[in-house]
Amino acid sequence: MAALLRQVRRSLIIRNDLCNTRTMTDADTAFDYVSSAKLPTRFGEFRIHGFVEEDSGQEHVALSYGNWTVDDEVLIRIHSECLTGDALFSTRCDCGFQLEKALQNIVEHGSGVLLYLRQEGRGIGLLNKVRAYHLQDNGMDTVEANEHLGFDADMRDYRICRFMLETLGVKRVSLMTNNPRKRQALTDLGIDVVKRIPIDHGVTEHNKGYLRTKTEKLGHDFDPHLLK
Ligand SMILES: Nc1nc2c(ncn2[C@@H]2O[C@H](COP(=O)(O)OP(=O)(O)OP(=O)(O)O)[C@@H](O)[C@H]2O)c(=O)[nH]1
Repeated sequence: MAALLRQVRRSLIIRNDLCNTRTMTDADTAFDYVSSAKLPTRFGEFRIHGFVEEDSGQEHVALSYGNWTVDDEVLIRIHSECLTGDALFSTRCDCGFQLEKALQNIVEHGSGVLLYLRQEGRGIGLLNKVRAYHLQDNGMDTVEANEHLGFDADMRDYRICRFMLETLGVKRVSLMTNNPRKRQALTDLGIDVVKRIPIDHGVTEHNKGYLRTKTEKLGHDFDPHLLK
């Protein structure tokens, strides 16, 4: 029933906007580009682009700012959804701070793209993240909590990034991240990551432990002086 509803919802979306659709199929997943629109923000006026994974119905968005040609190196951020940090002002993590900083950087630079991937909680989902937070309140770190719940430390899948970037005419990127796995994932997808730009922004007393664990167990590049 849920699958049928997803199918109906998707066909309605596509029918509303036929002229803008574009599809790509990789080995086991098909992606669609649905539509785009203006998105004025506190930082400047972006365009928002909607994408969907056909099988799961999972929706993602990209924000683009300014212009480039296909050979240009484009400033990008790939940001995984964090409802608590991005929308609810949580200081348990650095996500909301990084999101703001990335949008500011793009506007200051004059052009760029933010891919906002709906992979809440490093792919475990919102309520499992709340379960993981509960375990962390009782002494586990972010990796131990995921594993205690039966998940890998990081369950994210970046395959849709290639389709999103191709759709937006981006082949060469400078990537704002502290996470070497993101850089590797993009390289494995055939995207030319010309350079990495650190985004170690938003350290608070509440998230230092979380960031230390990411550095020690997940391999993040973070200036150790900021975490003292
Ligand atoms: N499972 C879990 N997920 C968390 C926790 N805190 C934050 N997250 C999620 O971690 C993800 C962070 O995403 P990003 O900021 O894009 O990625 P990152 O791996 O930190 O890499 P960079 O920020 O690019 O350096 C989001 O999906 C958050 O919801 C936590 O304690 N447990």
